[in-house]
Amino acid sequence: MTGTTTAVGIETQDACVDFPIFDAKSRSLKKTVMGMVGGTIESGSRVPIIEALRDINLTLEHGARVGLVGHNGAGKSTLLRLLSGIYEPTRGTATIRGRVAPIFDLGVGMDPEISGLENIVVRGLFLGMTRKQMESRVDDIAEFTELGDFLRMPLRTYSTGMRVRLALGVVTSIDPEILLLDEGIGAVDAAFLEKSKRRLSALVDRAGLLVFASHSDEFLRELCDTAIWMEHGTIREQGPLESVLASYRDARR
Ligand SMILES: Nc1ncnc2c1ncn2[C@@H]1O[C@H](COP(=O)(O)OP(=O)(O)OP(=O)(O)O)[C@@H](O)[C@H]1O
Repeated sequence: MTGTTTAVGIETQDACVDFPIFDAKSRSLKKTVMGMVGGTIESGSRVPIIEALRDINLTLEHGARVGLVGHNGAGKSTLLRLLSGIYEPTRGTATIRGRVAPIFDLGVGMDPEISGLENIVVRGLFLGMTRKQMESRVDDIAEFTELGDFLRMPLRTYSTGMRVRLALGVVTSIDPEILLLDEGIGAVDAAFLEKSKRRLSALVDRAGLLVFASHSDEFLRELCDTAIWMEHGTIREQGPLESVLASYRDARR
């Protein structure tokens, strides 16, 4: 659904996401197993099922700036995929109103055989922009990346850091209604990261709704004002960013 007549927003009711694992050795898993990390593994049935999300009830309105925190495997990435419509809930419902820009993997949608300049346009199309919009932004993005003549070379000739620069340039130039961000901006040098943060903040200001999964308090404080703490596939706490961060850090001490 797109949000031309209704306000941007996301609502889930008792939403669950299960992953049945057909090739797992289930004999030794007699009952529900819960480790320190990961979701819950339910092995009562013939095929073990990872319960990645359970009974998620969320209402996110226009203007929400939500950080997602939680241990490895808590369900943050799965929740972002549910909120973007990539995953359908196994049970329950998820209603998404608005144009979603899911930014989970900076490299997705890039073609190694075409140039950096061409990739700028192609990646923008993937993120819901029009060719015209992207063509009018190419110069600004090119300047931001500082890649110079390399922009005319095929992407396969780029280092990892150069690819991240290009991807960040594109991603921070779009106008999303719903921005879903998974952290993963490691490979660039510190000075470029500083420069990216400013563009990232401006991007978030333009977005109608932001959900941002991150293990970095610093990044969360920069972009979010509320937070959701995920634990073993459920919402443990939701509220103002600082109080959720404090509860989460306390529990991990
Ligand atoms: N495609 C998949 N197939 C099977 N299990 C999956 C799949 N994706 C995620 N899971 C499982 O779902 C649970 C939640 O994973 P998810 O990636 O959402 O966690 P996360 O909170 O994003 O973790 P991290 O901080 O480590 O990135 C984990 O137990 C994981 O093993």
